This record gives sequence, C-alpha cells and structure tokens, in this order.
Amino acid sequence: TQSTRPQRLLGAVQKNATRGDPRSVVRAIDHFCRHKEWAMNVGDEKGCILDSVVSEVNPAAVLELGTYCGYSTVRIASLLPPHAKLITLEFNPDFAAIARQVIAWAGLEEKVQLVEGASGDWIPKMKEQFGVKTFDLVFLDHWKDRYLPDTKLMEECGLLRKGSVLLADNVICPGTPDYLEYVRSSPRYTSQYFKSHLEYTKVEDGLEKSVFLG
Ligand SMILES: CNc1ncnc2c1ncn2[C@@H]1O[C@H](/C=C/CNC(=O)c2cc(-c3ccc(F)cc3)cc(O)c2O)[C@H](F)[C@H]1O
Ligand SMILES: [Mg+2]
Repeated sequence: TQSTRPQRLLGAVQKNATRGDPRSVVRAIDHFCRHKEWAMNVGDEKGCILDSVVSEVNPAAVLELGTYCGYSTVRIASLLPPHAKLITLEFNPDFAAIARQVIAWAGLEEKVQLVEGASGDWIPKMKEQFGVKTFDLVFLDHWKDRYLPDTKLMEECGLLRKGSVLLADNVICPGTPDYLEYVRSSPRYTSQYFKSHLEYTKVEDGLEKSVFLG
C-alpha cells in the first residue's frame, strides 16, 4: 500500500538524523521538504524567527496548536529550559502518530506532551487536566480560520497573563485576516509582524508576534 507524505517525512528523519539530536532532525526534515516533497512545516527561514522568539521568552509553559509532523514541536522543545513543558494539540491521529515518532527520535519526549484532540475541546480543560495556570508562549499553526476563535477562547479560559506571547504562522499565506485584524486593533495586544517567506519557497509569508497586555 502507498505511504503517506508524513510517513515518508518520518522515514527521512530515521534515515538521516541522529537519535537524540534535535538539530539533526530539523535539518533532515528541511532537506526532505526542500529537495524531495514540500510539506507545511514552519520551515528553516521562519523557524529561525520562531527560535529567536522562544529564546527571548524563555517560556516555562508553551502551547502549540497544530502539531502536524512535529517539526516546530522539536524546534521549540529543543530550546526550552529544564522542567519547562510544551503541550501540543493535534486532532488527526495519523499525524499525531508520526509526530510522536519524530519527537521521540529527537529525544524530546520528556519536554513534550502531545494531546490528540481538538483545540476547541482541550483549551477549556488545560487547567484541570494538565495543571497549567497560564501559557508564557502560544504557537498558532493549525487551521487558519481557528486562530481567532481559539485566541478568544484562551482569553476567556484565563490561559493568558500580562506578557503572554502569541506567535502565529502564515498570517500572509494562506493568511489569517480576521486574526490579524483582531490582534493589531485590540488594545489588549501589542503586535509585531516578522516578514519572511512561505516555507521552502520565495512566496511572501510571515509570523505575527502579539503580546497580551492583560
Ligand atoms: C481546529 N482545532 C484543531 N485542533 C487540533 N489540531 C488541529 C486543529 N486544526 C487543525 N489541526 C491540525 O493542525 C495541522 C493543520 C495545519 C494547517 N496549516 C496549514 O493549512 C498551512 C498551509 C500552508 C500552505 C501555504 C500555501 C499553500 F499553497 C499550501 C499550504 C502553509 C502552512 O505553514 C500551514 O500551516 C494538521 F494538519 C491538523 O490536523
Ligand atoms: Mg504553518
């Protein structure tokens, strides 16, 4: 039977990356996506911006919406201080299964909790289920029309504190117009656009960094 693209991406990691070496896992995925098959990972160019924001925030609690194959999960988790935790939500069981193996190959299982389910169902349960108070950093990279409703849900559930950072992928391509309008016009956020390119292409895209003001 035919393999799927995520399965072939995992194969490239197992073939070309060193177990326990997150950077080699990131490099193997980027090489696969640039030279073999494009896939919707945040990629190396936007990934450097992601890395700099993670390092600046130095978060103890991170939420990622949309794990896919775990590329950004590995990038973020590899930069976390000891005892910091990354919770990543993925509702497609096939993607979740691949991501678990990518995260394991990187040796980052201790820092990552992959939750199989929908953000809308799990965001309201974060406190009771995972003992989370608030998130220091949220990386949004799931369905683009869900960025805004899920942000409002996180606000309502008290998961954001003064200074919490939201970092959103794809605000230009495919685009998240309602989310962008909201974080840029709301007095409760200060927003900054990091211009870049759609992963592995020359098409414009970028990340929006929004700090919640409480
Ligand atoms: C809605 N709640 C969810 N809860 C848990 N997991 C979820 C939820 N929603 C989706 N997922 C999960 O999160 C992932 C979804 C990622 C979506 N990403 C994109 O579409 C996306 C698209 C492009 C793109 C650009 C140009 C072009 F020509 C073609 C594609 C580039 C990008 O960087 C992207 O991130 C996963 F697939 C889904 O199961
Ligand atoms: Mg993306």
